[in-house]
Order: sequence, then C-alpha cells, then structure tokens
Amino acid sequence: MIDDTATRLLTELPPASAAWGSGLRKRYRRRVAVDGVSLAVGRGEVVGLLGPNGAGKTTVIKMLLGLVRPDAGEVLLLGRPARDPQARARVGYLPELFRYQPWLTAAEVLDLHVRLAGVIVPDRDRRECLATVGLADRAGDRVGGFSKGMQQRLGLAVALVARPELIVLDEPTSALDPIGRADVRDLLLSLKARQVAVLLNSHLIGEVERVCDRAVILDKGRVAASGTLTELLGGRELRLRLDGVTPEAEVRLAAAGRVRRTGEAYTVELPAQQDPATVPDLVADLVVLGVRVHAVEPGRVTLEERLLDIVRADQAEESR
Ligand SMILES: Nc1ncnc2c1ncn2[C@@H]1O[C@H](COP(=O)(O)OP(=O)(O)OP(=O)(O)O)[C@@H](O)[C@H]1O
Repeated sequence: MIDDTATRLLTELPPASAAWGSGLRKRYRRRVAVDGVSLAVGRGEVVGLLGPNGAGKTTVIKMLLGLVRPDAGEVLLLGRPARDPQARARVGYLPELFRYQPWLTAAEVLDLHVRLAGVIVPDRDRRECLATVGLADRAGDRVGGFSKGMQQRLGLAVALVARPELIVLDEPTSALDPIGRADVRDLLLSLKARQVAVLLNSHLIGEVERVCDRAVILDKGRVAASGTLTELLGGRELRLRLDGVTPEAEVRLAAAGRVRRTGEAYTVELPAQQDPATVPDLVADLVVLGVRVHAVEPGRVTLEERLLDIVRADQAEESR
C-alpha cells in the first residue's frame, strides 16, 4: 500500500530539470575556477552560458556532466546523479576541444559513440544525422582528412545521434563558416521545437540572443546575471534625431521615459510594458511643439552591450 502511494506520488512529480547544479565550487591549486554557481536547465529549455575567457563556463559544464568532480555543491542530470550511466546515455555532449580517431571514417565514429551510449540507432537515422550536419557525402571518409569545421560538424552529429533529452554544446560554432553557424542556429531551433533541452556555451552572443530562452552570465567563477532575455535586457529604447527641441518638448520627451542626449540624437528608455500608442503619440506631440523629427528608430539594448556592461563594471570595481 505504502509502496503504491510512493510510486503514484513519484509518477505525479513534475519531471526533474534536464540539468541542475547548486552551490558548485571548483579550485585548481590556488586558482578558484568556479565559486558558488547554481543553475538549472529546464526540460525543453535552451539556456545560453556566457562570459569572458576563463570565467568558468567549461568547468561548470564539466561538473554538470560529471566529468569534473566539484569541491562543493550538488548536481543532478535528468534527475539522477551526474555519473549515473542511465542519465549520461540520455545526454549529448559536444566538448570545446575534441579530436576523433583519425583512422576512423565519419560513419565509424558515429557507430562507436552509439555503442558507447548503449542505445540502438537504426542505420537510416545515423545517415540522417550525418546529413543534418552537412556530412552526408563524407560518411565513408577518414576523419584524419577532415577540416576543423568538418570535425566540429561530426562532433555535433555525435552529440545528436542517440536522440538525447539534453544536449550540451561547448562552443559548437567556433570552427564553422557563416553558413555552418546559420545551420547550427536552425538545428538549435529544431531541437527547441522538439522539446530537447540545450545548454549552449558560445562567445557568439548574437547566436545566444536568437535561440536561447534564458542566459546565465558568468564572470570570475560566479553568476553575474541570469534570467530570460527580457529580464536581462530590460525595456526597449527609442532613438530619435531631432532639432528645434524646446523646453516644453524636453518635458514631453521625459514623460515618455529616461532621456539621454548626444547632440541631435535623443535616446528614450521606454518601459518594458508599453502602450502601442506611446511612440506615435510622442512623435505627434513633438511635431505640434514645433520639433523637426528627422529619424525615429526603435532599438533595444543588445545582449552584447549588457555583457560588456557587467564585465567592465566588475573590472572597474576591482581596480578601485
Ligand atoms: N584542468 C585545469 N587545471 C588547472 N586550471 C584549470 C583547469 N581547467 C580550468 N582551469 C582554470 O579555471 C578557470 C576557468 O576555466 P574555464 O575553462 O572553465 O573557463 P571558460 O569560461 O570556459 O573560458 P573560455 O571562454 O576561455 O573557454 C581558468 O582560470 C582556467 O585556467
């Protein structure tokens, strides 16, 4: 009876996060690489991990995957201990530095990883996986003759082939040409549509901005900021080029939001939840007040600007 109740309660629990880490710390000799990081990747969620070189991104990823033992903190991978083979078999991983056996063909590398994962993947699915990463016609070629970008594509195929529930990609596009990067972006969007969770470490911030639901910004081993893109980037901006701005017009601009001015360029920070009439009403009122409106451009703080702000503020604090 008690067993039945326990089983029912367990099956009714919401599914555990795809990856979950709490209070993670790692020190290499005297260097603290990761200092109390907590983060979670929900089922079907795409999370970007950002930060300058040496911030601790790869170390966090390796701790989440059970490849590096944390000095402190806890990790669960698909609700299980990170070293549990049952959890690992359902996770795809593209490491930052990868090198495949040069004497094997692309198809053989894939076969090897399927066998290591202990799963069954039909031949047709393996071929399809190589086609997804643009290597359909190179399946029989030895990896030793592959370019860096082709090896990275093969790494992606290895991460994808066993149809994992979580994919961890550490710099997946560092060796790819612009078309390859766009392909990976499409691939990430199709994974998202299939509810596959993704943890993406990338220095290509535009990539993260386009595909991620949330981002975690690491700096010096700590979480400097995290949240949905709207939470991280705040409201929208309106960039205007104006002349003939009277004091009354300045009051009208300030009523719309905080104003910054450089010569004729005015930037108004609009609230996150704005009325669709805000911008046309503002422009109409400015014209009535005698202002000449040369340009009106909606804008938004980019993730890159936000990241630079955070990292530079931290550097300034440190040099004080
Ligand atoms: N195996 C190791 N032995 C000693 N120090 C290490 C080791 N791995 C990482 N570190 C140190 O830990 C810190 C964080 O490194 P990590 O590779 O996690 O950073 P990262 O954010 O992934 O950097 P990048 O963007 O350059 O890849 C660095 O100071 C690095 O020198």
